[in-house]
Amino acid sequence: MDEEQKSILLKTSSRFPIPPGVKFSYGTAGFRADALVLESTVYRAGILAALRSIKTRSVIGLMITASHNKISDNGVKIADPSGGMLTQAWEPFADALANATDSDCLLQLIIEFAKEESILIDGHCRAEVLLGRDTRPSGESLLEAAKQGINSIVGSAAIDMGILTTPQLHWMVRARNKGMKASERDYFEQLSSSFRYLMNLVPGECKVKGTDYKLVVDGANGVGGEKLECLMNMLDGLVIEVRNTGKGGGILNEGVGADYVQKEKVVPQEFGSNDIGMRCASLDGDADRLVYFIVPSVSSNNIMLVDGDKMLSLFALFIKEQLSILYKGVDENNPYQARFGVVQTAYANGASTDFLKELGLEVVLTPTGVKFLHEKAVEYDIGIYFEANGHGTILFSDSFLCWLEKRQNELSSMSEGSEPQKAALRLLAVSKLVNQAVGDAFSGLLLAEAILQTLSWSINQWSELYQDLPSRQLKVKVMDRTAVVTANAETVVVKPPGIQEAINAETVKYPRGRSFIRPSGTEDVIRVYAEASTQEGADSLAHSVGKLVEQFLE
Ligand SMILES: CC(=O)N[C@H]1[C@@H](OP(=O)(O)O)O[C@H](CO)[C@@H](O)[C@@H]1O
Ligand SMILES: [Mg+2]
Repeated sequence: MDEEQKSILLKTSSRFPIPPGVKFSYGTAGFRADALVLESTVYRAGILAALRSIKTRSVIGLMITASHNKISDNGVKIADPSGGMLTQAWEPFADALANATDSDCLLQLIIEFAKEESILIDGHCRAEVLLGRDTRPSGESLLEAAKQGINSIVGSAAIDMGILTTPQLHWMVRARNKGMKASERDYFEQLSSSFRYLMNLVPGECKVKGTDYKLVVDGANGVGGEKLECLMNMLDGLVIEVRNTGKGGGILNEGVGADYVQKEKVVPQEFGSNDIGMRCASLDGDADRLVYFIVPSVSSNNIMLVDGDKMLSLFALFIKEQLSILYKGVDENNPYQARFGVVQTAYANGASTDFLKELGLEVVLTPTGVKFLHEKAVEYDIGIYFEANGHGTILFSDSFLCWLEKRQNELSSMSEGSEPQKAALRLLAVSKLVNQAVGDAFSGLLLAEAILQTLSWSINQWSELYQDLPSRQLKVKVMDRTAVVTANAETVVVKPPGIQEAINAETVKYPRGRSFIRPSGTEDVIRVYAEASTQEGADSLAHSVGKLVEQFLE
């Protein structure tokens, strides 16, 4: 690193001193905190993104969002060349950068890390970082901080893509690195054209009519609402009404959005008695999560939730069906046996896991956080992962898609319009509709809609795939959440000693009882999850386990 580069880094970093007394950690989904303390972190994340771009010789993404968290929070996360999350191998460097006490420490860290990783910072390597942000008011100044971080590595270009959903930015990074067209328009084109393709394959007698035709979407007063309005103008065969677009004065994520609806299981704002029985859906603040719901009656505020597990179940059922139709037409001597797997976390409702296993599917659990689920799902030819909160996607391997293209061509020359050919076309369309970079509420929504029409199902039929076990989630504030250490995909606590035995002793008191605790990666709390055969049981188990957390961690 030459003297000029060093002096640029020293000069720009001195404008972004770290706030006293805050420790930053690149958690489940990047850095998140109150927006007021984030400038230095975002500036430093900009430096990291530029270095990552030089290292990988690829375009990198930097997204400013705090997703479903409150409007005064914000956050930053990095998208790797594949469009997926930043490699976990660089997270310790991210943490060290964010917490470096002054400009000299920061410079030293960068010099050492660049040496270790053989990153040549000489002004000749061109780094390119795409920037996006959600609708939070703090986003604008934080984006400036990110730009300054990127530009402080000589030869780097920061390209502001404007206000975007998180999955849009990840999609663009992936598309750019694959040499494909990567504008917002291209994103909308790909989603709407593959949706049209799937809808054209809906059997004529299945088209859903009447009230079922319309979908009402809660946009969480965030970026998803306004983007969905753009997308829906390009769709045929689906009527969407978007509420909580943020234009009507509602506050981001306050009493609205996928996280609220899934965790509280109540009707979001702007929804009520006029919507009874309608097919409704909720996006989160950056539109990477989606849940469906029904308002069952006027008498209570409760909803009937169709969560990420049920979305996963619908998708798995559909894909399994298409694969079996497809294989009927395959030459027995030369079948491509696609490895099909499903990935969940411990938060998945026990009834969903039973359902998927009964379907004969391979189900694996990983720790919470899509980076873990994604990493597992890529091991399959078709890997579906979803968190119960509605964040997930379906990944297709290149080799399977290549075989499928070939097979589709053979089938079309043999018997155009046959059921196996249609199954191949459907699977190909799904692989284009579903964001291959990260979970995307828009992909999920369009796929769910197309499948419901293909099967001629109402949301009630979907919801009845299986009966959720009653569950309850709680948060417990503790002095030090890192005191809780878990194992086996977070299903067992290994520290503090004795607490797991105490949780077990509580759990056995409840029929179908299951409970676990883990430190949140995005909030300063311990999360408690419990399920049981009755809601009272789940509530009481969660409550008792919450008490144990207080006792063991005080
Ligand atoms: C129980 C729960 O919903 N946890 C969420 C939440 O993580 P925590 O580490 O639990 O705070 O935010 C993550 C990022 O959005 C998401 O991946 C995860 O599923
Ligand atoms: Mg989100």
